[in-house]
Amino acid sequence: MRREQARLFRLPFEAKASPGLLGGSYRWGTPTATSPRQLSWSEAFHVPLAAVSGDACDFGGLTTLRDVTWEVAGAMSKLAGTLARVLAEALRPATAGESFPEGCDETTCFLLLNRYPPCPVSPDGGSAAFDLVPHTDSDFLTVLCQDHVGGLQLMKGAGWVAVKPIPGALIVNVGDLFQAWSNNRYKSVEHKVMTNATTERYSVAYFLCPSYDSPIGACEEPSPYRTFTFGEYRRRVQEDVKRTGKKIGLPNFLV
Ligand SMILES: O=C(O)CCC(=O)C(=O)O
Ligand SMILES: [Fe+2]
Repeated sequence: MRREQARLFRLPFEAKASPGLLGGSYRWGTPTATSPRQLSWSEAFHVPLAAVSGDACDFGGLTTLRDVTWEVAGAMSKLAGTLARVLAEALRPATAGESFPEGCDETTCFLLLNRYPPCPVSPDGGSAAFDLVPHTDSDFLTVLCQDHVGGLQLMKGAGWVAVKPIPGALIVNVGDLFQAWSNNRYKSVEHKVMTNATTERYSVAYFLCPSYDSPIGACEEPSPYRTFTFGEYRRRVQEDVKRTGKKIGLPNFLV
């Protein structure tokens, strides 16, 4: 996957940014940034799963990329679904046999292909302005595959902890929706990516998301959060980021 991803990102900028390639899903930096603190030194393809399987999707002539992406997406999707069900059943045994999370399928989940170019301006965290901005994921669960370079950090207690790359290991993050559904028992972990002065880094992330009209609800009542739909959540996050430069997330939905 890493080799295929490297080939994809080596395409000329015009090709990557063309509306046809991978459904026109190319982004660089932070399109929504309103201050330098929110800039990130990265480029990515934000690919809806349905696009990967669709015949209409243009892979820029990279035929092996299509097959590899399809295989990775399928495996990550299966893993995310299984883990989500196991985690849900641990809190609410009645979830067994139900489809959980409801409203998630290949039209709602997506794959993010990330590349972090070397960033000479920021050796060893000299200027934090170029990290992938600290955030929590707005989904149920994220399955992440990072390469050997490292740079991912997560908030543990009061400080950042580096997630060392282990060959063949995947990282699974609980997202905001699972935190809400679990009444805060599962925590959506804040994370960021440090830049590297000399080495480029690649990662692939699979986001388990429901449809926009799916109500999120809770494993049991009373819940600290009111019921909201995923669409409402996404809209609110986007509005907050645009208005204040920051994602507020779940606290907006406290009862
Ligand atoms: O590249 C990584 O390791 C993390 C990416 C990430 O956090 C994200 O895309 O939400
Ligand atoms: Fe993330």
